[in-house]
Amino acid sequence: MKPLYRSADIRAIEHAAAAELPEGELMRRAGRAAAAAAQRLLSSAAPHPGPADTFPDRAPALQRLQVRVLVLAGPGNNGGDALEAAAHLADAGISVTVLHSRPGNAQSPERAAAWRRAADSSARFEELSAPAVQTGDWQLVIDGLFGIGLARPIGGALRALVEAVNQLPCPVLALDVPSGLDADTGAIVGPDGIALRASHTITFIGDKPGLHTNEGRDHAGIVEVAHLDIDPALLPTAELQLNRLELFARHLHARRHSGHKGTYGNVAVIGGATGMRGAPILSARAALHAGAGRVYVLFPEDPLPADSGQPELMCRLAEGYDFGQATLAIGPGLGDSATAADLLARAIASQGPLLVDADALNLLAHTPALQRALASRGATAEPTQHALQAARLLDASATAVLTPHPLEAARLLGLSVAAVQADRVAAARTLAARLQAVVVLKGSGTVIAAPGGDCVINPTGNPALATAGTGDVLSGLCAALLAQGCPPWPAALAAVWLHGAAADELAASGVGPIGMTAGELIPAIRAGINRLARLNLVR
Ligand SMILES: NC(=O)C1=CN([C@@H]2O[C@H](COP(=O)(O)OP(=O)(O)OC[C@H]3O[C@@H](n4cnc5c(N)ncnc54)[C@H](OP(=O)(O)O)[C@@H]3O)[C@@H](O)[C@H]2O)[C@@H](O)CC1
Ligand SMILES: Nc1ncnc2c1ncn2[C@@H]1O[C@H](COP(=O)(O)OP(=O)(O)O)[C@@H](O)[C@H]1O
Ligand SMILES: [K+]
Repeated sequence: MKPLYRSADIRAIEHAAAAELPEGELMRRAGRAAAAAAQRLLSSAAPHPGPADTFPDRAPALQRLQVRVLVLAGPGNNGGDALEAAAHLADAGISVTVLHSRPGNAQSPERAAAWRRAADSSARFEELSAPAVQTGDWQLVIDGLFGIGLARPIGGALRALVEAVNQLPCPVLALDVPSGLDADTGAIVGPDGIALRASHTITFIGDKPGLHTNEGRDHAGIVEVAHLDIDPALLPTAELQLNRLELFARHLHARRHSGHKGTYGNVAVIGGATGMRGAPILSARAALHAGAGRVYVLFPEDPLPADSGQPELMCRLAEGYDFGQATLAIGPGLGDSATAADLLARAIASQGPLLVDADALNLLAHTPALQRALASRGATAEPTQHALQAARLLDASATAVLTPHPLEAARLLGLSVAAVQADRVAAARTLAARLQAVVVLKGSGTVIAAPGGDCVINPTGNPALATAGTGDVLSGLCAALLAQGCPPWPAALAAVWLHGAAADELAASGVGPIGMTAGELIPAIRAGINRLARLNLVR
């Protein structure tokens, strides 16, 4: 389980835990964990040894360098964590400079104690200011300005300070949350706010959704959770978690020797209006490489005779095709013609597994009758609770999978893109409940929501995916998993995870993050699925 907790949950857990502990114990634990993380970072970072062409193995040992750490301590308890960490690092012989914000009258007793500990150490204290950041040659900055208590956008002199930190070349370790980021949503607290860009975040008590979606990944960097030895009994069941193999792998299947093409299902991708023929082709190629037995491309008009690059695909006119014969992925390049709308109505009325993407989502957005039809299709599917995963699997294939990007989600919800992005989890959950479908809200930290309220944030993927056609590949991949018998919820989780993991593999091997193409993703997805099979991670 990789649960994600909203700030209100964290505060409740913290409150219950603190009641059983000596005053300030949690902050002391947070400070110790932060100092240990800082020391790990300092010893793993290749210290800047001299000229740019000096190789790291010729670098002098860390102990012989003058290690200088800058600690930013804000007015609240996040600042208290920073002061605890500063005291530990100073006690370890590290040169520590604390830029300290004077607390208000309501300083907590634990913060006051942390301040005294830091003041009694060898740490130097200065006022928080941008010039103080710029004058030092820091090996590490620790951000303890604001955590989950940030109540308004960072402005004024603090804004300049954050801008100055964001210019520094050294690692930046954020405590709990990068200052300026909303821990619940991953949005920068605004209007006109700014957030500190950390290379690493050590987050306390439990992991937080905002570190993994929207602006979160760019600002939090690598996230480590310090549980602070909280009694697990105090942790509520999380309705939000990070995506991972255990949530879906047992629904993917290894091949049987006795299998034949009929065993692995038919996928029909419906789309490809004139000028948009490539979209369903990409989707269909992805379905084929993700293991579907037979793959069709159904055009609303003027069908291509074949895909010369992938002659295995069967290209047809959608009109005459029996929609009951296949898992349908409708939308890539479908257009907004009357024919397209009719095809969507037929697809929703069909009985088999259904994925709705791209232009079909836009048609859905301005056709309330189709929304009602989709919702009643999904309402016939009873969610079942699965004890092992504590996640509801939607076993009934009647539940459709919808794969909107933020603009498509905004159209469906009648909101602006900014409003969707301001709370991606809420947007995905609202859509899933309204349309009784599994909703995949795409983008950095894709959010997958089920009609019953379960919600997952996906940690794989990178900006290599920010290129036309990768969404088509995702829909084809997901349709192929549905066609092979995977229920909608694990199919959506698996597709998003595999799609992101393939992009991560390609980026690691230099085929990205700049210039990767959607087509290149397809063989990498196939390799990823086969790797799971080889490692016996699927049955
Ligand atoms: N309690 C515990 O046991 C534990 C707590 N833990 C730690 O506590 C953190 C939460 O602490 P917190 O609640 O004190 O909030 P925090 O994030 O420090 O900010 C509040 C302060 O900032 C101020 N302020 C807000 N916005 C501002 C702005 N834009 N510009 C300027 N000022 C602004 C606000 O002032 P006010 O709004 O009252 O005027 C107030 O002074 C949590 O993230 C974790 O790190 C861990 O140690 C685990 C144990
Ligand atoms: N910066 C990013 N980080 C991670 N994933 C991304 C990023 N940008 C795009 N993606 C992913 O790439 C895909 C893009 O889909 P979409 O916007 O529908 O593109 P298209 O319609 O051109 O195929 C989605 O799966 C989305 O989550
Ligand atoms: K912080």
